[in-house]
Amino acid sequence: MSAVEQFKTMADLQDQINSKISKSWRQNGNEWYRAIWIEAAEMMDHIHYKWWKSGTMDLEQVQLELVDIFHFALSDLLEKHGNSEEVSDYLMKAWSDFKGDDQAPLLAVEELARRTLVSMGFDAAAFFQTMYSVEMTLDDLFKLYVCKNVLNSFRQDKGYKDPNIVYHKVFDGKEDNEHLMDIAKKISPDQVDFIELIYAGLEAIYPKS
Ligand SMILES: O=c1ccn([C@H]2C[C@H](O)[C@@H](COP(=O)(O)OP(=O)(O)OP(=O)(O)O)O2)c(=O)[nH]1
Repeated sequence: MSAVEQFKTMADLQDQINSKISKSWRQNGNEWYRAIWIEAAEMMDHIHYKWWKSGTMDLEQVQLELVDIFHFALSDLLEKHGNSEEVSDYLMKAWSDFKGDDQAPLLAVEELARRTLVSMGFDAAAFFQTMYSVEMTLDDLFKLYVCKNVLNSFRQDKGYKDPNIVYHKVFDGKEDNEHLMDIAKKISPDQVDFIELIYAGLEAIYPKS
């Protein structure tokens, strides 16, 4: 799949998950930029900035936080540009113009958070630089994005938003995000039924009651 097709597919999937969360998502006044900078702050912990305690960068978790950020970024862009064609054209231009620098991950994330707060919106160049700093390719982003989008959809189907239903975030000793990564390692986005396979993988292991 070409880069522009990957951006278009992700923008379409974003519209779908947002509509599942709320049919009127474009009218709800969601502050996407706020979710972006807060996820960026969560990323800092996974990069490991605390010099006063031991630890190392958890690359898998760092990349997953970037995938969460991209969900909010696509939502912001869909609201601003209207539809997935416009969003994918916009992202494709930013991707073509992008030249990565050897910037440390912590500084790249801080710059992403700073630009997000200053503009109160998504900054594609700072996002792509952060991907580059944490060694994430567009193919990596695409695969992980689709996986997380399916988990977000699965969560909604299992009552994540419903106060009367208990959603099991942790089961068999692991968070749903970690189970997702295990499933992701066994399948490829080249498989035609990629989305169905992720969903079926989650369904097979999720507690029945
Ligand atoms: O309108 C929305 C709201 C959320 N999301 C997605 C983005 C992200 O992939 C996920 C929320 O992040 P996360 O997985 O961290 O979930 P959480 O509910 O914030 O969990 P936690 O409290 O454990 O961080 O939901 C959307 O796509 N559209």
